[in-house]
Amino acid sequence: MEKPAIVADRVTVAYGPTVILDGLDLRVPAGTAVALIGENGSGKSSLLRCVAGLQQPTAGAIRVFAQPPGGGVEFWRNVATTVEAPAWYHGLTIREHLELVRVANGRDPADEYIDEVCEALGIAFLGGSLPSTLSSGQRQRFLLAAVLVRPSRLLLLDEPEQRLDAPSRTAVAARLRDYVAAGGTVLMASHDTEFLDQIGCRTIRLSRSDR
Ligand SMILES: Nc1ncnc2c1ncn2[C@@H]1O[C@H](COP(=O)(O)OP(=O)(O)OP(=O)(O)O)[C@@H](O)[C@H]1O
Repeated sequence: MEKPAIVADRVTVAYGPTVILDGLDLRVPAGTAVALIGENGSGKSSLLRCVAGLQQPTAGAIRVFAQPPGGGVEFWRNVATTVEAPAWYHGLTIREHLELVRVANGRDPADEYIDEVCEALGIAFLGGSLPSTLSSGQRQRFLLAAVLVRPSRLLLLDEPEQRLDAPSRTAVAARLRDYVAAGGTVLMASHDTEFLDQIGCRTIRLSRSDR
C-alpha cells in the first residue's frame, strides 16, 4: 500500500467555544491529489493551516511524511504552499523572484524550468513585470509559479483556481496533474468541481460541526 504523505488523527479545531472540525481523520497517500470541499466556513483553510504547521489543532495529531508539520527547514524542503501568501520584494521582477526561489533551492535558474512553468501558466510575457503591476488573476498564476518552481514533494494549496479565467484554470489543472503523475502529493481546498475533475482529485467534504 502507498505510504501516506499526510495522516491526521482525530483533529479538532475550535475558535473559542466554536468547534469547526470535530475529530477529523484524514489519510492522503503519497502521489495522490485530495481536495477539501465544503461550504464557506467549513474549516478547509483551517485544516490546511494545521497541515502546514502554521496553526496548532485544538486536539488530535497530524503527521506529514511521518513528522509533525512545520517543524523547521527540513519540513519546508518538502512542502510548498500558497496557504499563506508571501510578500514580494518590490524592486524585483517576476522572473527575478522565480530565479531567487530556484537558486535558494540549489537549482540552476538558467535550466529552462522557469520558462517551462511560466509558459504552462501563461505568464511568460510577464517576466519583466513587477508583482505590484499584475492583475489579481496574473498574481495568482505568479504565486502558483513560485510554488511550482520550488522542488517539493507536497503542495498545500488554498483555492488555486481562485481568480483564474477558464484557460488558466485548465493550464493549472494540467500542471497539478503532471505534478501528481511524477509522484508528488497535493492537498488543496477548492470550490470548483470542474477544476478538480480536470486534476482527477479525490474529494473530502467538510461540514461545520456546529451546524
Ligand atoms: N483565527 C480565527 N479566529 C476565529 N475564527 C476563525 C479564525 N480563523 C477562521 N475562523 C472561523 O472558522 C471558520 C472556518 O474558517 P476557514 O477559513 O477554515 O473556512 P473555509 O472552509 O476555508 O472557508 P472558505 O470556503 O470561505 O474559504 C469560519 O467560521 C471562520 O470565521
